[in-house]
Amino acid sequence: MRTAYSVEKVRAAERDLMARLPDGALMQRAAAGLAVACADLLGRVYGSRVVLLVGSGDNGGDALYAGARLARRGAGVRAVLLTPERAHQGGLAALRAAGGRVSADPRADIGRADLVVDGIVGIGGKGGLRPEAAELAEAARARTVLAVDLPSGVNADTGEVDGTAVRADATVTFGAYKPGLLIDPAREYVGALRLVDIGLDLPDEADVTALQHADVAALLPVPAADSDKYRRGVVGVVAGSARYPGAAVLSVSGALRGGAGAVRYVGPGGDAVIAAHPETLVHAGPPSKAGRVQAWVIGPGLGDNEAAMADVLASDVPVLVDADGLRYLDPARLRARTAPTLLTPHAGEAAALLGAAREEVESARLHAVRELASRYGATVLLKGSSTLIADPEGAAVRVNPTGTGWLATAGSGDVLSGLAGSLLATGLAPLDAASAGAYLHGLAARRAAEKAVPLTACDVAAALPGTWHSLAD
Ligand SMILES: NC(=O)C1=CN([C@@H]2O[C@H](COP(=O)(O)OP(=O)(O)OC[C@H]3O[C@@H](n4cnc5c(N)ncnc54)[C@H](OP(=O)(O)O)[C@@H]3O)[C@@H](O)[C@H]2O)[C@@H](O)CC1
Ligand SMILES: Nc1ncnc2c1ncn2[C@@H]1O[C@H](COP(=O)(O)OP(=O)(O)O)[C@@H](O)[C@H]1O
Ligand SMILES: [K+]
Repeated sequence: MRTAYSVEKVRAAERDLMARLPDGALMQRAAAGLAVACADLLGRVYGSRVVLLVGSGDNGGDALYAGARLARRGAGVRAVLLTPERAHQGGLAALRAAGGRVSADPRADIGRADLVVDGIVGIGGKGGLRPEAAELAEAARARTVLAVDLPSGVNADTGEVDGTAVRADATVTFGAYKPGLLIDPAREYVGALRLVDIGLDLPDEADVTALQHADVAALLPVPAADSDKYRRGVVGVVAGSARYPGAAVLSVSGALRGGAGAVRYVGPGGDAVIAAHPETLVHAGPPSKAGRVQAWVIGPGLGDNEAAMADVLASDVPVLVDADGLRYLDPARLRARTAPTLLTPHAGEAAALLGAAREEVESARLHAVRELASRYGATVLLKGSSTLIADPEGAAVRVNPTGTGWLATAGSGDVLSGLAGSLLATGLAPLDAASAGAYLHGLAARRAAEKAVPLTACDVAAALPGTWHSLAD
């Protein structure tokens, strides 16, 4: 599991460790890791041109000490000092002693640089970049940029970007991942992310986590030797309408590949579903009369069907609500349920649920997903380029590390709803079903995209069994 910690927790761990170490030891650890990453990016250090963008805090200090190490190995290093009188004195002295210099012509030096090291601001940043810092960030756009701790201008805690920020090709972060580095829009600015261990002792409870292969593999249900289809779990899918029959087929295609032993389809699209997936059990009446299920999925292509929503929410099993189903949600109704509810909105649907604008959700995804989970008393999976999952108890938010832009195709969300609902029916807790579902869905899309693009939602569904198998191996 990859874990990310808020600035407050990183600072606390830093204080504890600093109290036990000689002055400057942590910065030297950081600078050593940074210099190695610079050398990796440069390929050849000797004779290379490196420009350091240096703010007046310790982030600039890291850059200066790393620059000194590169200068000792024969790089031509120039430091652009944002506020010369406040630049890290020890770092500046080390750079000078190693043969590095302060830049007399920042624009020209940046224009010639093989590598720009962004030490403008790190976890001490407040608000958007100030104009002179923003200018440097712009000037470095066309160069190869390595960000120190985080790209200057992105919010380490939230992933929000207020105005101009440095766009890095790579980021070296110290001690712990910061939540913002994993979440869009900031993630777009991070490039290849590397963690340098500086010995921080962090608490067990992270703020954001990302499941990795092994975590997901451990969650995926495996039928026991004496399993039968009912014991594996039955998932009910209430989806599709005369206008959107395809949504029913796509949601069922995900559900059939999510580990449940059987899929019951309820709705007007039974013929289309059976034609595509003859293994489905179909029912045309109300959901409550369809037979026992261990979890419901409701909403994809549903249209106006408030009665079906009321029926499903009245059940005593976990319910995943997606798409059109999200239009009928009442927080009090969800809180009164005896079983958990999982909501899977995209940014537009999340905005409607919050009474906010879509742009507000997209620019502050972490805030939006936490707020939705707490307001609706449900687990919430917020779809998008960095899918986030929050639970109502306020546990660490999960960010999904898989996926590809090719997933932005009509119907791929319908596949995810069936898949995650099926995992719910197998008995996974909502947070796990949602995160394992998003992981498999994103990985399936990546694997399919390696073979052929553009992807369709059907391609994603078809890639799920091979993806599941690759994880379980
Ligand atoms: N954590 C660890 O364990 C370790 C941390 N280490 C390193 O220390 C870094 C933190 O250093 P830090 O605390 O000195 O703050 P830092 O990020 O340099 O920023 C403060 C400076 O930025 C300025 N500034 C603020 N906002 C701004 C804006 N919007 N636009 C422009 N400027 C802005 C602010 O200016 P002021 O407000 O004072 O005028 C001040 O000068 C951390 O990220 C890591 O690199 C490692 O060395 C060792 C282990
Ligand atoms: N830029 C992107 N990068 C990665 N994944 C994306 C991107 N855009 C959308 N997705 C994913 O594609 C799916 C789209 O779902 P959704 O918006 O519900 O579409 P639909 O309603 O057409 O099925 C979600 O899983 C979402 O996370
Ligand atoms: K930085």
